[in-house]
Amino acid sequence: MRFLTAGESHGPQLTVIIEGLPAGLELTGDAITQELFKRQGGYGRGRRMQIEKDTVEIMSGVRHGLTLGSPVTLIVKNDDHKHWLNIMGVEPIEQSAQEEMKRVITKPRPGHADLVGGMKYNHRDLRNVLERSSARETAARVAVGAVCKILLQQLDIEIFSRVKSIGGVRDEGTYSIEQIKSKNDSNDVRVINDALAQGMRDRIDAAKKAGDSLGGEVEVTVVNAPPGLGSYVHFDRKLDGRIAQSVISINAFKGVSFGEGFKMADMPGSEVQDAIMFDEHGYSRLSNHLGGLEGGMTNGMPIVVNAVMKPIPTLYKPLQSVDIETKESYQASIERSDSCAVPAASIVCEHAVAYEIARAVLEEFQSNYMEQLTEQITAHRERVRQF
Ligand SMILES: Cc1cc2nc3c(=O)[nH]c(=O)nc-3n(C[C@H](O)[C@H](O)[C@H](O)COP(=O)(O)O)c2cc1C
Ligand SMILES: C=C(O[C@@H]1CC(C(=O)O)=C[C@@H](OP(=O)(O)O)[C@H]1O)C(=O)O
Repeated sequence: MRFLTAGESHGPQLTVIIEGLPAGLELTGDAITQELFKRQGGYGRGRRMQIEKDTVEIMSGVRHGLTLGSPVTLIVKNDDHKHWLNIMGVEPIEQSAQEEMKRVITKPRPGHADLVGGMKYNHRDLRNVLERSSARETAARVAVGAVCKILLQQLDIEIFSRVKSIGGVRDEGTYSIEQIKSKNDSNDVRVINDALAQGMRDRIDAAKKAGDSLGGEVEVTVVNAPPGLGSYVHFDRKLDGRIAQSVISINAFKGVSFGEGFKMADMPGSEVQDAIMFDEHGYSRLSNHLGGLEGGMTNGMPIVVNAVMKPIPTLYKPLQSVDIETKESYQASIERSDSCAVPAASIVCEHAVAYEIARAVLEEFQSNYMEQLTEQITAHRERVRQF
């Protein structure tokens, strides 16, 4: 399975083509849209998210609600496009917007792709960079991940996420899958501990008031993935490596770890490796410090991925930068931005992981149609149970 996304942040739409899905998977635009709604929200998001109502339309690859085995095309329209018609090279419908948006952007924001993207593609109007470097693209990636989650659900594999920290307010608790599940439809701060939730909202409010922005840490958990997804035999087949690439490629993500993560550096081996046991259900582990991956392969325990998002680069309190035309220093002023997108980004992270798990499943159990896939995975689960 592979996919491509296309679309500018203020262009008419985002487009996704997913190739390699088996035939016979039940798929509706509404089911995908539900996941997009979760990404759109979250405490700390800016005005743009009040304009959009991300809705998925299926344009190919599905008939009578079932995948055909042919490429699936999804689109998400940008409602904000109508305010940006002029700037996107189409006639404006709102004069005020036209005047405002005619401006060529020559002032790069520190921490965004603006300056280096301009240098690289020789764009002197930095809007040509930011239209595509914007995290608007993550809506397309969530649409792909939503399809993957629907496929994985058919195989009894489930994926959840939660926020672990925002701006230094940390939720250090250990939670059951049921507790994490219970917060999964929330699009507020997506933290399990309600007292900490208020602390995080207060922290976001304070940062916003100060013209600043915040990052944080998220956790994704995958339950019931069969052992043996991924492979130890070659670097680009290692599933931990693939998940890390996918997660780090999300806008503003700067770190990824598995299980106990960076804490492992300070722990003795006896407290890190997960002891093996066997009973009537097959093999399992007495602990899950490694987060479900050994040798680049799933080991049957929950996969636990931790990821760190840096603070949003666009600041109301401006940082020093240089105008690329005048070469003079300036203190940037901005029109709008998110001040914290960690809750939204936790949903993106969950869907990036869902894609990598679904891709690994389809590589391991190559199938043209769903029954073939479920038969193969059932037989595999039984074989490894008795191994
Ligand atoms: C869901 C989400 C929303 C974001 N919203 C903004 C935003 O409103 N303003 C902004 O400057 N950056 C925002 N970002 C982050 C930038 O897109 C990102 O920092 C930029 O593309 C540069 O990439 P890098 O930080 O990975 O180097 C957002 C990221 C995510 C995941
Ligand atoms: C549009 C989305 O996020 C955007 C990501 C983003 C950025 O610079 O990454 C900047 C903001 O866009 P705008 O400049 O239009 O206000 C966010 O709203 C979205 O998540 O769907």
